[in-house]
Amino acid sequence: MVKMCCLGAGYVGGPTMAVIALKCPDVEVVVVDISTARIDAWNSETLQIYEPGLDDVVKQCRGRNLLFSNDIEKHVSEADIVFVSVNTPTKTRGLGAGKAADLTYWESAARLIADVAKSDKIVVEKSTVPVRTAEAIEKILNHNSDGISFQILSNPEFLAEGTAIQDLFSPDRVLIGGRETREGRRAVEALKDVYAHWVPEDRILTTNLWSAELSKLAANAFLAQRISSVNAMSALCEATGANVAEVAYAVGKDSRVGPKFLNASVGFGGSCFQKDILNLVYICECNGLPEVANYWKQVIKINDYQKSRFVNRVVSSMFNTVANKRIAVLGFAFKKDTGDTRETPAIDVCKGLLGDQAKISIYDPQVTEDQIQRDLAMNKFDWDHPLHLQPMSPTAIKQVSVAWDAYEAAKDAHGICILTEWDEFKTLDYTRIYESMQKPAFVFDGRNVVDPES
Ligand SMILES: NC(=O)c1ccc[n+]([C@@H]2O[C@H](COP(=O)([O-])OP(=O)(O)OC[C@H]3O[C@@H](n4cnc5c(N)ncnc54)[C@H](O)[C@@H]3O)[C@@H](O)[C@H]2O)c1
Ligand SMILES: O=c1ccn([C@@H]2O[C@H](COP(=O)(O)OP(=O)(O)O[C@H]3O[C@H](CO)[C@@H](O)[C@H](O)[C@H]3O)[C@@H](O)[C@H]2O)c(=O)[nH]1
Repeated sequence: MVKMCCLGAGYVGGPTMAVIALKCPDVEVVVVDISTARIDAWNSETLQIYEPGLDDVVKQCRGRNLLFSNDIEKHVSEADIVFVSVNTPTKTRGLGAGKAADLTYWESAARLIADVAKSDKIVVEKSTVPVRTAEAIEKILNHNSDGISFQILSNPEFLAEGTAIQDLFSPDRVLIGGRETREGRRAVEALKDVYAHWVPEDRILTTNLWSAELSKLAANAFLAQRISSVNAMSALCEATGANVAEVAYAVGKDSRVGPKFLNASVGFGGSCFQKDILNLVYICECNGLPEVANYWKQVIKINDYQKSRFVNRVVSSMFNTVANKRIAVLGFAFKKDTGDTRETPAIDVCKGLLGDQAKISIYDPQVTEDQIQRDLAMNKFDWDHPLHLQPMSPTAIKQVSVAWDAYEAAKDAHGICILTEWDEFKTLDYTRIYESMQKPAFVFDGRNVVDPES
């Protein structure tokens, strides 16, 4: 029986390995983590990650051929294939601070693998890493082990949160990059065989290592670029009376452009887009390509502009002051169908409103009060570290309260900001909400979920 171990039981490691276990009953899958709390949560009845369909997949295989464990050394040492899906945060100090990927966690994972390995292994990069990381990993592994052969593969993950299970069940493509040697090709085939249990062969792409590593950064840059393009257009629409939804629809009807990822919004969030583009920008700079770096940097600048433009619009519409006014924030997660708040635009919007002395009352169906308070107090990029290494919970910001539902959040508010496109916000009783608000009452829809006419 093939044995697999995954270092990192997060948003990627947990769901990905659970789906592999489900689709490959002949493979033993163990997911390990340095955070005991994370492993406990995976072994409990209530998973820490809210992801439609995940619960069901985990319950079908946990205890059968899927195990969550803190015994990292044992399971890494026994595995034939080791996936590494650990944090790759943006560096906050030293060389490349604010842009480059911090590979501390990856490096310590590689050193651990080298230390405990007693047999040959395939090591799979699942985390998103800078191009040519595999070269560094190879050196660490080969210089720290005795006579053991390691094959490094790049197998970036393309799942999106909220649709992770669907994306894993039927991916647009699975990408596997490996060394162009006999052993490298054999390792690629071994991983291909795993995915071939459920992914059609023409969707499994194999490339060289550097193409696979770079394709992940490129894919996210292209996706985020579409959002910044439509968001830039939204500013022009607001200035000219055009409707951005109509413009996006008309543009997307061109089959060369396509309709997806053209929803104007308060800005993109999530743990990947900003981090990966900053990483790409840094790699371009290091390779002497400032023009290319500046091109991609602009995608982030427009995203920051969109978030601050939203705050300015709220304040200027409300007679240039929101001081002591109650503003209801509907939605805090970075998108619907997830409780994840990493880099959510809601953080910047709330901070902007707090800067203008607003009182904020927040409702999100999946985000806890503790998480919201932590997010509003945390420094940029600090969220991307293992839980037990993150700063301690700060004292709560007293101008921020968290409500149980949208109606409670909106009661006595002067304005409402819709920051996540949760389906339930489309069908709220806005007449009831209007009646409970201060007048004049304002709605700022950062996700185009309400019908402004009605
Ligand atoms: N979240 C996504 O949707 C997504 C999608 C594709 C790729 N990625 C990439 O995948 C990687 C992981 O992302 P994530 O969202 O799962 O992060 P996460 O923070 O949810 O999970 C990472 C886990 O790794 C653990 N960890 C850190 N160092 C470790 C070590 N040395 N040994 C064992 N465990 C260790 C942490 O405790 C944490 O639980 C990142 O590189 C990210 O950019 C994320
Ligand atoms: O038309 C759109 C589409 C998305 N968004 C926003 O963009 C952000 C990212 O959304 P999405 O890409 O759906 O979610 P992620 O989970 O961040 O997934 C992205 O990042 C992952 C991590 O690298 C990749 O694996 C996925 O392929 C890639 O879609 C969210 O804030 C969305 O609200 C928009 O504003 N407009």
